[in-house]
Amino acid sequence: MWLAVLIVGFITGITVYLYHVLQATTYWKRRGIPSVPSSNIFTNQLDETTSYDHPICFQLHKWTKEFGPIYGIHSGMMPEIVISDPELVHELLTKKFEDFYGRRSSPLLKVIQNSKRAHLLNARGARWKRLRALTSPIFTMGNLKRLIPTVEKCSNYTMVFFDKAYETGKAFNIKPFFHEFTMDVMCHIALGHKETNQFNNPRTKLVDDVFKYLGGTPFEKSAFMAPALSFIFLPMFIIHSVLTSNAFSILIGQLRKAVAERIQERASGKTTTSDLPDFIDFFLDLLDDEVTDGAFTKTNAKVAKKVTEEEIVGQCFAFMLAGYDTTADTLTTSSWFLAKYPDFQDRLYEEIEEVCDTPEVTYEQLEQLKYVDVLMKEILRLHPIATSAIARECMESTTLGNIPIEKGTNVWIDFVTLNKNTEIWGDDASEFRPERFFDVTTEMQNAMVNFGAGPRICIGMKLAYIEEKIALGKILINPQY
Ligand code: HEM
Repeated sequence: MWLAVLIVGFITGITVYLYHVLQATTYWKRRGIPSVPSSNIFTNQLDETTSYDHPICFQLHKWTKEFGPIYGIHSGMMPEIVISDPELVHELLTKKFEDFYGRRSSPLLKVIQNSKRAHLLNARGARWKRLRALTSPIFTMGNLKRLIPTVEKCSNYTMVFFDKAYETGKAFNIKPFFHEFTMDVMCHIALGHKETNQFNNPRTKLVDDVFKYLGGTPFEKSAFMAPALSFIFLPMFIIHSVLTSNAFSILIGQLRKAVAERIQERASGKTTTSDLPDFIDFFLDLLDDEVTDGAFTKTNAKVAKKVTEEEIVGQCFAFMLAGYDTTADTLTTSSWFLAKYPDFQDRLYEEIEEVCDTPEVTYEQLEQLKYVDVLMKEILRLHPIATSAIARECMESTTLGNIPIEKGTNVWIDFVTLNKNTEIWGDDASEFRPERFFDVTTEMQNAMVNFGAGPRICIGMKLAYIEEKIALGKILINPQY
């Protein structure tokens, strides 16, 4: 009897699952929207959207060329739509923020983002609004000014390693140097490290490993393939994380320890007033045991200026991930372009020589470095990064242009197509010409979303510019090279 019930239950379960898989896979077809065909109805385009080795931005561009400016894909059973039209992008990120305020995430992490450890990258609604409101003051002009000597100190150390590599007379890969630099900066300003330990900083590899781990675990992939079963995959994911002591749980453990130690130090009065406050200090001033968020009210909602210990850990985690590889990557690509375009490099050099005429660089001087500014914009235009950070989830059924978008649908922006649109950027859209940013049209302004746009725009953008200007400035004015 029980065996019969089990068999019937099993067959029913499989039939229901297969029905849903077929429904999901034909989702776009049934809506008359072109979609990328798939050879596997269970995974569909999941391998492409979760690949660590092949950035999704190039794949989206390839698909756009084949399927047109608006098309659907399926990450497992999740329907996702891809857009590259500037008007739609503006609608998505800014005009209809209230319908698209959630960052796209795996069905598994969606469960975590409602947990105590939600952070700025994955939080949504009222919690995101509170965390954002608490974090924004860290990046005010006054605070950024205070960070400049630290960034300069870290970049001076990087120069020592550059010198050593240069003296060997052999070609070397510049990327690890920038990785060490940006990680050093984050460790100083977020976690309060006093000493620099570039090329001996275990966090650099650890955070790299977190990137490789997240998104690609079998549990996350399974959750994409059967979102309704995420509640089963989540405990498996957590147990696996703890048992295998992978990079993710190690990093969280380290950050938790750092925050707890700081709380103790403060309680015992060990911190001195001469210590430069870091991000942990900043959040600890707002520490509370419990914080309850109300509903996500749209505008003018007051937020509680409070944060829990676990949220501080989450915030540090978000900064480690978001503030490291992004800036290092941009610095690496900038260096490659400077080597390829010596005339532009000369202009940059002249500007730096003229403006930075004091032993220590100031915020005001950095503001005047317009050529580094346009260089960074052009690099991100030609080589966009953080494509998945900008993708959104539809939180309330709505439209984009005249296309109905149902609640739960993810929306990707195809950066490469948007950034090479000749109607916006001109006939030379595929060429390196940073000077185009000296004369920005409204269309260009609306299409420049490499740091995101609207209320969720990258919170570390100004810091990234500071790091880039200081690091490139140091390299260029070094008479050795
Ligand atoms: C070249 C460097 C960088 C690039 C290209 C970049 C790009 C981005 C993008 C595209 C987003 C998503 C924006 C959106 O959803 O509209 C984002 C968000 C974010 N970035 Fe950056 N980023 C960079 C550097 C940094 C740095 C240095 C930090 C930290 C110090 C940082 C912290 C964050 C955080 C916390 C978010 C989430 C903001 C939120 O959801 O409210 N980023 N970034």
